[in-house]
Amino acid sequence: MKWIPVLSKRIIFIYVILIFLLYIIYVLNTCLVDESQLKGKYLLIKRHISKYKSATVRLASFLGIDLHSRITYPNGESVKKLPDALIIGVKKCGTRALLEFLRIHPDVRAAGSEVHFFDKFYHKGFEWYRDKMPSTTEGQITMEKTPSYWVTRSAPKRVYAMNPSVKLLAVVRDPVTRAISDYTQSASKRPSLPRFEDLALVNSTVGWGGVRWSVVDASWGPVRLGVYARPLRRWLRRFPRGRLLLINGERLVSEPAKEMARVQDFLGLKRVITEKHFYFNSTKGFPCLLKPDSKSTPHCLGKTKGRSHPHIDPVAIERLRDFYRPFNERFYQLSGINFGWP
Ligand SMILES: Nc1ncnc2c1ncn2[C@@H]1O[C@H](COP(=O)(O)OS(=O)(=O)O)[C@@H](OP(=O)(O)O)[C@H]1O
Repeated sequence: MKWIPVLSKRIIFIYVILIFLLYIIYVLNTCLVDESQLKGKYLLIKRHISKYKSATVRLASFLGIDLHSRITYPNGESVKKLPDALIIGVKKCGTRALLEFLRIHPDVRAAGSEVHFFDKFYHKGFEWYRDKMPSTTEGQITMEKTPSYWVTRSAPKRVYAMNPSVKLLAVVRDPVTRAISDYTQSASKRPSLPRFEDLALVNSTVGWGGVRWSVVDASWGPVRLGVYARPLRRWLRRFPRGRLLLINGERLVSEPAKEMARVQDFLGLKRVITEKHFYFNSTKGFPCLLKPDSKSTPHCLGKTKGRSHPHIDPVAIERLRDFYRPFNERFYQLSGINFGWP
């Protein structure tokens, strides 16, 4: 809708919304004529109001009007605004690395910790959420990362209600490595946790000789989360494909500068984060950050990122690979990207 001038868009928007509002008032009015039926009409009224809300959001999105994050900056001051971009997932795929890399950019300001607004604290309202954001000056974008949004069923609808033009980012990696990483995190908190193999695979006895076959336990969280196709379909029901950037978690480790160039382009940022911001720390086995123009020392992500993983039985790995293969294929089709996971 770029061909419609901004002012006309706003006039169309206000005009249509007013007509719809008058229609709702008319419906409410007819309901109120007969008071004896008022109780029965309550649901109808509720339905109309919710239709009005969603029509407002859809129309704004169609016209490219941002309802929530339109902010005026008084005399160059900084203000808090709702996020322009969200890192929505996926857990244990490199979401912290992505956020920390992005924070080098002078035009990015991000909430430090995970806010969990769209999954846990939605009832607190958008003002509560806005208050959790850092202040930005004009031209800076506000970001937040909470990986559980990826799998929260209501999140796409809620994010859309906040801002239909929001930019979404999700990091994905080989689901088998992701599952092991997820398990390693849980085992670091609960050393008594059974072996990965015993949780990821269930043994079923088959045939005369009582041969034991291991079947993947698809209901176990760390396994289930690697089926990326399902949540992707849910997000794509609300948002156009171009509004979601899928970041290759493996490449974020092997070629961080290249992957960050894609991210900056997607966010409409100048390519400030480049090769010179990274060095490979061989002790950690991951890229760490350098701030070339400042005196700050190079730094890696904390100890909870880049843990060493336990040795996993290759048979279990093979079973998991077989299990994920069709889901990965579906994910490649839906996303239009072949990640080439083994
Ligand atoms: N630069 C850099 N440094 C350290 N770690 C890195 C980096 N890039 C990606 N990774 C991988 O990120 C994995 C953790 O993913 P997340 O940050 O998404 O985890 S979380 O969901 O927020 O808990 C983490 O998983 P583990 O290796 O299991 O710790 C890393 O493999």
